[in-house]
Parts: sequence; structure tokens; C-alpha cells
Amino acid sequence: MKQAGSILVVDDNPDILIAARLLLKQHYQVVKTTDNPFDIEGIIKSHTIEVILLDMNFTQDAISGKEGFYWLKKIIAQDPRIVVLLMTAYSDIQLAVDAIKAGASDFIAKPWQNEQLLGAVTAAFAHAQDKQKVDKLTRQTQGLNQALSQSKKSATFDFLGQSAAMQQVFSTIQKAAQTDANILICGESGTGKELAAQAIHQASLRHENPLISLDMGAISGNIFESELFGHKKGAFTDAKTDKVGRFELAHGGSLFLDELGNLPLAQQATLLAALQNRQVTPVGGTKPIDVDIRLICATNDNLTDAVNEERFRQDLLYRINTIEIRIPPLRERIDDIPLLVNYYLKHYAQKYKRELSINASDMDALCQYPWPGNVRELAHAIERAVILSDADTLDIGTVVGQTPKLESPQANTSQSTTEYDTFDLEILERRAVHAALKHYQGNVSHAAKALGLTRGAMYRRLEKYDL
Ligand SMILES: Nc1ncnc2c1ncn2[C@@H]1O[C@H](COP(=O)(O)OP(=O)(O)OP(=O)(O)O)[C@@H](O)[C@H]1O
Repeated sequence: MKQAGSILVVDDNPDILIAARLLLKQHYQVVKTTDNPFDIEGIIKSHTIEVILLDMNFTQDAISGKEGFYWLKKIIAQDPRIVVLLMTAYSDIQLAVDAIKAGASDFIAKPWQNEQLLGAVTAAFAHAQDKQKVDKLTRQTQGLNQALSQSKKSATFDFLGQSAAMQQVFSTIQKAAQTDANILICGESGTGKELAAQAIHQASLRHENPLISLDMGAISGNIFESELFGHKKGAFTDAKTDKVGRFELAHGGSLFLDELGNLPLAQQATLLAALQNRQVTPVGGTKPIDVDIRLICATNDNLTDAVNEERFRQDLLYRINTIEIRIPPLRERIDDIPLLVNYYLKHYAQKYKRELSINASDMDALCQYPWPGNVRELAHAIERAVILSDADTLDIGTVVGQTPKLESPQANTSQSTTEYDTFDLEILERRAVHAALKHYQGNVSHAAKALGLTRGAMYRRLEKYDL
């Protein structure tokens, strides 16, 4: 039976090529031959070649083996995963030693015995597989380390909720997680979409494989494909080495694409093609790679509106939203606020070595506050209060003092319409971003925190509003 494997035979003698082909074809699925070593580069680029059987001498009557060394080095420079077996009619021990020192895996004398050649080729394929495994592991480790270092969270919190709305979310997560269905998580910023994605992955059969995240709003157009699909060394100026893309890193696991609503239309088409084919081709590569991923997307945009406004492709929406999970804003699930306040109070009291509690009236005040930045704002407010409180009881004033709208929650809910000269959310958002920046004297991190935004989301708004 033929084995999977592809070999290229390079020799200027057509009889050798025919003999090698006839023999190797019986054992390996792909056998390519060429009598011109200048073809090697193109063949490697367009085909997966694992082993090359390379002649040492191409110019007639040449016996020094120098040409063989020249092409050997070129092959190794182009793709160090390829295993090269050198052959020459003028076998001598010194040449063999030099060839192996220069990176060849073995050396065969012509004319060969069929068994001898097959034995050497079998060993070369085993060597090639080991090299590929090591290379892939190295690149995956690099990619995983990079993905982890870019992950926006330093600590992961429990995904909590006692409200009926959150119980419903948990129940959907449990059911959907067992399948491979694509899941779209919708909700305002800070509602816990990323935590939900983690919960889905953890409850899925893929939980032993990685969950790879990518914030689509934070990657610019020209690195989009390279981030998602990877790239080959030399594909563009900065591509100094091969890079494994997020799809490939997530193989066997889950891929979480955050802030999907921000993706430009051209890139939506590229993403759709990859999802439909379940294959990706690294930038500068020619060979598609099969990927087995569970896709989880998140957005704080209304994608149905985005489709109507022709900002988002309908076919992409249908592909990603097999199951849609909406995480309600915190103001719609007031029952969760005491649970979250107590959880974060305990967490930050431990972290800052404080013993603090909260009194009932302060808890009520926190329950009435609309939390526009949702749970993220709540967690930050509690952290601030823990740091700034003097007594043993959480000083609500320290939470209130830094969160302007918290000063009078009642006034906020019954806000008079005459205070607004417009209801255009974009204009109001621009003003809020501008005011926060001004308040924090241009400190983007502080302004983002006060607005309940991630730094990435803040930067996108700065760009959007030209601030
Ligand atoms: N139900 C929850 N229980 C505990 N912590 C939560 C919950 N929801 C959100 N958080 C906390 O709030 C913060 C923001 O959560 P997360 O990043 O998941 O929100 P998001 O919806 O993805 O935000 P964005 O749209 O801005 O990316 C995190 O620190 C997270 O731990």
C-alpha cells in the first residue's frame, strides 16, 4: 500500500529519474522529478515536499559534488523542514561526511540497490515528520505565547449571575457548548461577553485544546490576514519567519473573535471564505491548511441593523449566529448587582489586604445606579473603593466620587429630557469620550477605565471621533 508522503527527485540523468520514479511511485503518493535544479525553488513553493533526493553533480563530467552542496544549502534556506538525501555516482566517505555536516540527512551511492534506496527514503520520511512536528510545536508555542500575552485580561473571574436573565444565559451556554455550533454573543461593552466565550469553551468537548482570542477591532487592515491565517517567511517586508495564524492555533479548540462588528466589509468576505471552506492559506503560502475550530464571536453592535445599513454581510451573519446569546446590560438584571458587588469586594479586599463590608443602604444605592459600563465599571468602582476606603465599611463615597453619574442615581433615572440638546448616541458618545479625556488630562487608560471601555475600544473611539 502506498504511504502518504511527497518526494522530489532531482537529477540531470533522465534514466535515473525514470528508475527512481518507477520505484518510489509504488510506495509513495507523490513523486515529482526534475532534471533542472533551478526548478526546485518553484516546486517547493507550490507543493508540499517532505524529502528531496538530490544529485551532487549536474554539469556533465563534474564530480566535485560542489553543485550538490550549493543546492542543498538553497533548499535548507528555503524550507529547513525538508529532508535532503544526496546521491552521487562517485561515492566517497569524505563527501558523505561533508554532506551530512552541511545538513543532508544521508548519502546514497549510484547505482543504488532498490532496498538500500527504499531504506534511506523511509528513514528520511521519518526524519521529515519529526522535523515537521518540532517546527510546528515551536511555532505554535510562539503563537500561543503571543496570543496569551495579548490577551486583555490578567486575571480571570468567575462568571456570576443569579438573575433569571443570567440563568437563561447559563442554560443556553451549557446546551450550546456541547455542540460545535457557531455562537454569537451580543451585549453592551463590559457585560461579560468574553467571560461567556470562556465558559462556552470550558463546557465544550474541546476544553483541553486552546481557546484563541482575537480582538477584531484592534487589528488593522494589513495585518488582518496574517493574524488570522498566518504568513510565510518573506511574504512581506516584516515577515522574518513563518507565523502560525489564530485559526491554526485554535485547531481542535475554539476561536473567539471579539468586536466582530468592527470588521470592514472586504475582510468580512475573506473571513467568510475561510469559515465556509474550513481551510486557511497563510499569506505568501500556496497550500491550504485544514482547520477544525468552534467559532465564537462577540459584538456590542446590533448586527441586524449593521446588515440593514450594509455595514455587515448578511451571509456572514447567518454563518456565525447559529446560536445567539444576548447578555443583558447590568441595569436590566439588578438582582445580580449584590452578588457581583460582594464578589468583587471580597476579591479586592483580599488583594489589597483589607477587611471591608458594605452596608445595606449603600448596596441599595449601587443597585439603583444604571452602570453604563456594566460589570467592568462595577468591578473597577469596587476596586477603587477598596483602595480608597478608610474605615472597615466600604465608603460608597469613594465609589460615588469618581463615577460622576453615581452621585444621584435617582436623578439619573428620571433625567429631564431638556438636559439633552440631541439624542444622537454618536454625538453623546463623542462628548463623553472627549469629556473623560479632558477630565483625566489626556490619560487614555484612566479615561477608558472611567468610561467602562477597554483600551482597545477607547482607541477605536478616539480614531472614530478623530479626537
Ligand atoms: N457575570 C460576571 N461575573 C463576574 N464578572 C463579570 C461578569 N461579567 C463581566 N464581568 C467582569 O467584567 C469585566 C468585563 O467583562 P468582559 O471583558 O467579559 O466584557 P465584554 O462584554 O467582553 O466587554 P467588551 O465588549 O468591552 O470587550 C471583566 O473583568 C469580567 O471579569
